[in-house]
Amino acid sequence: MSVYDAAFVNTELSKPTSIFGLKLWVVIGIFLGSFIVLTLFLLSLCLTTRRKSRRHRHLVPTPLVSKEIQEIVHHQHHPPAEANHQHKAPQVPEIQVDTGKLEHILAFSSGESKGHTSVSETTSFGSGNVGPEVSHLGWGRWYTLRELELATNGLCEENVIGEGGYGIVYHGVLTDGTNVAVKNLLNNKGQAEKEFKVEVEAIGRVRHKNLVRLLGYCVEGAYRMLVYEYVDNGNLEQWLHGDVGDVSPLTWDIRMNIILGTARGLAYLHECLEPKVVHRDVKSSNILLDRQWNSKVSDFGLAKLLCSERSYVTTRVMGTFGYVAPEYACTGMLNEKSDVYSFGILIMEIISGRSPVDYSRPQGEVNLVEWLKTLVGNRKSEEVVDPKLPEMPASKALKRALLVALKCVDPDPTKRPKMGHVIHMLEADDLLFRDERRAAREPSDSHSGDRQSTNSGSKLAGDDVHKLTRY
Ligand SMILES: Nc1ncnc2c1ncn2[C@@H]1O[C@H](COP(=O)(O)OP(=O)(O)OP(=O)(O)O)[C@@H](O)[C@H]1O
Repeated sequence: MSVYDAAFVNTELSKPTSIFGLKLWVVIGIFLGSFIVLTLFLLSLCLTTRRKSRRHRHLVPTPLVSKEIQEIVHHQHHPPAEANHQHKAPQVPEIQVDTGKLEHILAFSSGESKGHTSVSETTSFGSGNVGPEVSHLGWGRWYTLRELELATNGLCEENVIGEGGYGIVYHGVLTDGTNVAVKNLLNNKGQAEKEFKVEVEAIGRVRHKNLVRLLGYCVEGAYRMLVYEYVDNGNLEQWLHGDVGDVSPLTWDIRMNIILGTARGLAYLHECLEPKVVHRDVKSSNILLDRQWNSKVSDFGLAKLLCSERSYVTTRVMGTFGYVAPEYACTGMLNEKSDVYSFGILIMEIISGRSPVDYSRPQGEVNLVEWLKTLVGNRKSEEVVDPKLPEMPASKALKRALLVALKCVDPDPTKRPKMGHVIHMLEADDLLFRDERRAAREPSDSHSGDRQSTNSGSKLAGDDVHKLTRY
């Protein structure tokens, strides 16, 4: 542009306009300024609206089933719990829920037409959990609360198998179909998480076919749960004292197998572990049975786990009444010989079908040990046998079992046999035959009147039993 052109533009811009006589460049400036301001205003308006709408979206409540949750429900039919005269496990649908975020509330159909099962009321337990879903331990698994809720239908009442001093036990089915017993522990106040884990892991490493296997545990907030293998044929107490009709399905051989299995489990705890484990609560309800009548000792290690000195013992007064060794009851002194005493009571209970203490009996018969000693001392061993037994045992076998039982309840703990020795005595037919042969060589004496003495083997066993009944 030449000098003349510039002078021309300058002159034109400086001319007054009809708008309040303002010069043209001023008018143009006002227009441009207004346009910029308007643009900025519209821009900010747009941004504010967007932010508001985004904030608004956050206030919408989380839908019951978030789209981030992929739900897979298998309508799997588990066979109904087979005849367990005490407990019928309900059908538990297998539910596998793949969640995006833990804080989502889950709601799902149970798969069965009626049951609308919601775990929403229980998911709050797990909502704070940001840890790993599953941790694989050396020996088992660390389960999340939600996993166990899913397995037990939200810890539902229908899944309750029973309740003991330690807490409520639920039947559960894990997503892989494994049947489990979930023990929701009470009395866990003061049990630090670390301490709990150490103790549980010690129990979890114990493996024996006659001990109920601990599969894992759950620690979340105040919750402490133990997950056990599910033993599907009830407990010995139910079979001995429950309503089984006039003839018990527990034959003599089955009973002896239960005794022997229990002895093996206890011997393992006492003699094969370092440090050894004293059960402290050997009794028939802690002997679980499978379909082949194999026995599995449950609850071992729990007394220690739950700080028995402070909580468990004070509420339950050392073990269970009727099974507790006298020295333990009197002094609180505890070692594996206290378990041996309880085991002796258990043998008597299995042979006789009687509870250790039965107040419905006439005086003098209330206490199982006293009653049994009196009968055996009076040469009436056969009268101690459970009337529900389908067949009387051989006299020799009966006396052997009674002999072992009486040795186990010796008031002097040092004279009680170790569990390993108990196994030998129970298994050793040979030992008795040897003794019988020796007895046959010696002249018959005062016990010829014994009703059992028609059996040549009964004399020596009878002598031993008699000797043991002097207490
Ligand atoms: N692993 C398991 N499999 C199947 N049933 C079990 C299992 N563990 C426990 N039960 C059952 O759960 C119920 C309660 O068991 P728990 O051991 O808590 O109490 P208890 O033995 O009856 O009493 P206590 O607490 O005084 O020992 C019992 O009927 C028992 O048979």
